[in-house]
Amino acid sequence: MLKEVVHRSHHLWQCFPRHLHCHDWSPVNSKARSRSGRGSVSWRKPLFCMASYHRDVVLATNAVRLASRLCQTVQRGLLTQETQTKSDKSPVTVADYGSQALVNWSLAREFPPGTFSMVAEEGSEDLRTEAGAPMLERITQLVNDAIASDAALDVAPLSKEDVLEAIDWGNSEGGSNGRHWVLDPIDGTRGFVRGDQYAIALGLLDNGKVVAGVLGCPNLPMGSIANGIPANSSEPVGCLFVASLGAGTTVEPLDGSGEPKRVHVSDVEDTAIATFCESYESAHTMQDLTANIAGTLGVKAPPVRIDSQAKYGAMARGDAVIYLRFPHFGYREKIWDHAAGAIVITEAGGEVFDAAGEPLDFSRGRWLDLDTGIIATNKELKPVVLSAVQKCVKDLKIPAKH
Ligand SMILES: Nc1ncnc2c1ncn2[C@@H]1O[C@H](COP(=O)(O)O)[C@@H](OP(=O)(O)O)[C@H]1O
Ligand SMILES: [Mg+2]
Ligand SMILES: [Mg+2]
Ligand SMILES: [Mg+2]
Repeated sequence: MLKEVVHRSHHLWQCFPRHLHCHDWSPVNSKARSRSGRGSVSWRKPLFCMASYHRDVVLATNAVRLASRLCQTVQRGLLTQETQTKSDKSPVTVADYGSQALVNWSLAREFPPGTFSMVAEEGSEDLRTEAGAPMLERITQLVNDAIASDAALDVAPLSKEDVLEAIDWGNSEGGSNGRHWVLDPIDGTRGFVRGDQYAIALGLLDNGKVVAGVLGCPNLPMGSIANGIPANSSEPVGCLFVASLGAGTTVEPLDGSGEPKRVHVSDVEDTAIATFCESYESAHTMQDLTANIAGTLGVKAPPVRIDSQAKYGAMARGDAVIYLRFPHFGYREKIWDHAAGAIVITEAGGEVFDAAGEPLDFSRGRWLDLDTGIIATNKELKPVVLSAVQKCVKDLKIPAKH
């Protein structure tokens, strides 16, 4: 399958502008302006190799920033016909497809055929039908607008077929060997449609282990959300979290207006003053169970409920110290919902594990094979949180594996 993806990517790869390759990019956070006055996405320049995944992180950051632009444009004026329902009843919008096309396009041009494997959430099937034609038209326009709005991207517009191809480069099965990118083009689509939180989440697996992750969170304030998302705050909004193995986690403004700063998970050890976060959508997690776990731990504050992997980002900088996720019986987690978020937490000094206390295993393909639930917290609280989780899960009589 990889061979097929690679073969299909070759055509577009050949068209990529050589001036965008690593050696002559604009510096980090530069606000390059072309003579035409167009802004740029602040393409980062890999000045020197700090860690073996530094170049990947730079490419991922640029790709996520470009996709974020498209998402922000769409969220500002989302129309009902731009949202559809997938066969699993979950929503998908023109921005989910457009973001996936842009990230795949952006990354694929930097990797020679044979070295690019992407496990991404969306596929182009529905767009290839007669009913999908208007949506494809709109996605192609959005993708080309995003590319055209960036002064550093001097390329010919993509055709509808190019966009479909780029979306489908995300059909890799992943696995335990070699390098695989993992993309959720919009995580928290329900939040996106509601006008709330969402994230563009891009991770990199190397031999089954997450080695890099970038989270673009366009609606997340740069300041703490420990007491919820502040209404009418003057706080700048839009965060970019970047993590890679051994290099820690940073946060910076998504628009490139500030420098990256190292972040660390909260060092709170007293559960009475701990804050916990969870899904906004009660369909995505058993909020009765999580309330029970929080009560058992003696947590006093109400949960911070927000959509998407923005939760992992917020936790990585200490806004909350516990994340509890317990999908209803029968739901299978997918790797793109957690890969980038997990390394953002672990590189900030935290831990992500299941109800058996085991770290998440991203090496099994598109699905996460785990014991009940996903939990994140700091190292100090892990034993007590795990014990409360196990007690409450047992009381609930959830089958051990689902
Ligand atoms: N019944 C369910 N239980 C748990 N998670 C679900 C779910 N249905 C959908 N999801 C996942 O929950 C993700 C959003 O998580 P959160 O609740 O933290 O915002 C969705 O990502 P997408 O929005 O990318 O489809 C989807 O993959
Ligand atoms: Mg989805
Ligand atoms: Mg998701
Ligand atoms: Mg998604």
